[in-house]
Amino acid sequence: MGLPAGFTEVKACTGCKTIKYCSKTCQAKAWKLEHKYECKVLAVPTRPLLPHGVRATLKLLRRLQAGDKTVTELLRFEPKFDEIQKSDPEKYEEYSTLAYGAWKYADEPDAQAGLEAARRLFFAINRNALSLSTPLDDISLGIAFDPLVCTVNHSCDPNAFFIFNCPKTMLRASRPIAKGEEIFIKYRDVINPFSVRQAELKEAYYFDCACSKCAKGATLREDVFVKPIEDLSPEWGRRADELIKRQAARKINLTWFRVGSNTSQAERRMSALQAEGFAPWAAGRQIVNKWPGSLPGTSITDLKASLRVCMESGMWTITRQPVPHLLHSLFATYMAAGDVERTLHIGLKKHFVLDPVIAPQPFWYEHLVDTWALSQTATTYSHPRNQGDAERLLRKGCDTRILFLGLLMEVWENLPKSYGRESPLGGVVERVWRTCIGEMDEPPMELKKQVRDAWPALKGYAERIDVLTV
Ligand SMILES: C[S@@+](CC[C@H](N)C(=O)[O-])C[C@H]1O[C@@H](n2cnc3c(N)ncnc32)[C@H](O)[C@@H]1O
Repeated sequence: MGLPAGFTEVKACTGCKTIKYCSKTCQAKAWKLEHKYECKVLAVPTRPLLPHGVRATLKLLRRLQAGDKTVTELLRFEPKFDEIQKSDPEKYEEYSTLAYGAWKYADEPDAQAGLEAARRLFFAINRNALSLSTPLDDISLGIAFDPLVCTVNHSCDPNAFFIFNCPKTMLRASRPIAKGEEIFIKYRDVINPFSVRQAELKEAYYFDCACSKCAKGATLREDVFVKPIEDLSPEWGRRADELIKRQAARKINLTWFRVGSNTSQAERRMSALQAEGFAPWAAGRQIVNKWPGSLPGTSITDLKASLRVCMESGMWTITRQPVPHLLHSLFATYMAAGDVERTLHIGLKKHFVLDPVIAPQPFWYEHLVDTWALSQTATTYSHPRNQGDAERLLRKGCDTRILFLGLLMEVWENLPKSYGRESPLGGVVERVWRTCIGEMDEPPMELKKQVRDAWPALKGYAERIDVLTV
């Protein structure tokens, strides 16, 4: 059976059985240039996978040695040795050792691709490269160290976004950008509270974010609770006090999730609740040193337990982190488990209630992928086997047929401003569009009207979903 339109079959190298290529030509080119050096390292089955930065440095050193001018361009990125040594001496030592390892694995090239270049590249990669991950479940695919994209600075209120259209990287505007205006993308989640945004950027990129949003400190929607923190109910106050004791016993570093200055009793209680809410997120990102001892998990039980802390304490709105993160994880986890009805309900809540507030542009890449995933969930109900379930949902006000068609239209219309119709995702969407809608690129007027008329009822249905009982 072939792959869906837009996808390319890849074959693993028979030596290391790890690195995959789209064609014999690419494989032969890579072998000569760089793969013969890493292949023997990767082929040792007992050796853990090389960190992305080591592999990238090894490959770039070999290209540099072969006189590749684009690598010389990458050497202009500042390695900031002093800054890293000062702020994190342990990391500085670790990076120096790994850079040395990459140089050794690259067969100790000399002169311009020597050890100094290995150090410069390794440090610059770790300070500047962007993470590539799958959009829905955030599985790490690797890193991109692209001279154009990696020159773009971060803002927590970005005007552009970065897209990985395997194997191409590209930038897309998320709003009109005036001539001469600086382009900003986001390196990390920008709807986290101020302290989390600052800590995450500092840890990954070594800077204190000074963007226009961070200049306003912890005063925006991202940091506001439903009511003043002093009004936390006595019951949740008691639970927070227990958490404070438990977190102290486990020596958990709460700096990232601190509310205010963490000095008053109300602030300390909210910091403890916030840390508990963020626990699955922290575990997913392996912020291990923030959670020494037993790491919290990312199972459905853990996600729901954290969601309960936020929602039942009555302090979190659905749009304040970590709730959006927990709902996104539940959506992806239910989908991976094949639990269609729960995926549909969490997805509906996200699409109609959450996303319009946190990602107002329907073409924003994360929003678009989730919309597509929800449309695929909705279309499951068109299968004759699921007719009974579809009718039951319809009686409750959820028309899965029109939901699927409306979401498909939304993805189709927004693709050009995002991944593009010619992208791998575009190819998959186009196949479904042609099957369901036909050869025209515009949705028929009649269908548009049907969707417009049905949407308020679907929104109402989504508003009534209680995410804790899904
Ligand atoms: C991917 S690079 C961006 C390109 C960088 N400005 C340069 O020309 O080398 C990431 C680095 O840029 C700086 N940077 C990016 N966004 C920033 C921001 N919002 N505030 C402060 N520094 C930022 C930090 O030094 C960070 O480590």
